[in-house]
Amino acid sequence: MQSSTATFRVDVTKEQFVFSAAHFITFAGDICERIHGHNYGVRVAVEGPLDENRYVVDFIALRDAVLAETSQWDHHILLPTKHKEILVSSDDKETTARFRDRRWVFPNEDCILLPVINTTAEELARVLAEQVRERTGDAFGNALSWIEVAVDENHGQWGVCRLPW
Ligand SMILES: Nc1nc2c(c(=O)[nH]1)N=C([C@H](O)[C@H](O)COP(=O)(O)OP(=O)(O)OP(=O)(O)O)CN2
Repeated sequence: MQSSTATFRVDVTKEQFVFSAAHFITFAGDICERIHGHNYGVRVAVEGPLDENRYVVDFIALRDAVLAETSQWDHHILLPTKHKEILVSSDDKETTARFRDRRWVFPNEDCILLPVINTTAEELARVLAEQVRERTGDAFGNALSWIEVAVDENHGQWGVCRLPW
């Protein structure tokens, strides 16, 4: 019998969740960072009732869903597609990002284009949360309350996004 006051959550964070990626953001209106990289860390949590196994969800299934997403970003440049001034365009070989009079050109296969305004840790957390929710939706069903993903840019600087399940 499940207590009506108890809530349950699983948290998963693994060494393998680290992915290395390059990015640059704008801040304070018109400052655009130089391209640089981070060894990003990821943590994921989901809350919901216990199932017949007394699991919220299987750790392993959640872990593998996160890894399937983060491994696609490893060793890539993360570019925003919704920024007003970082303009990203691709031809059949190359992707070009422009900010005012600056221009960066990358092979297409090195780029991950993300539907974000700025590639901050918060925005990366949101995209990962959406992707993991989508990837696990069939397996986990619809009884969960929320999913939360946290992305660490630099040893303890976390951006966190919680989405309703
Ligand atoms: N809330 C947020 N604040 C900041 C973010 C963010 O995503 N969310 N991002 C940045 C920049 O990307 C910045 O590059 C952070 O990188 P970091 O290496 O931590 O910055 P430092 O120059 O201080 O790091 P060093 O230790 O000197 O390498 C800023 N804020």
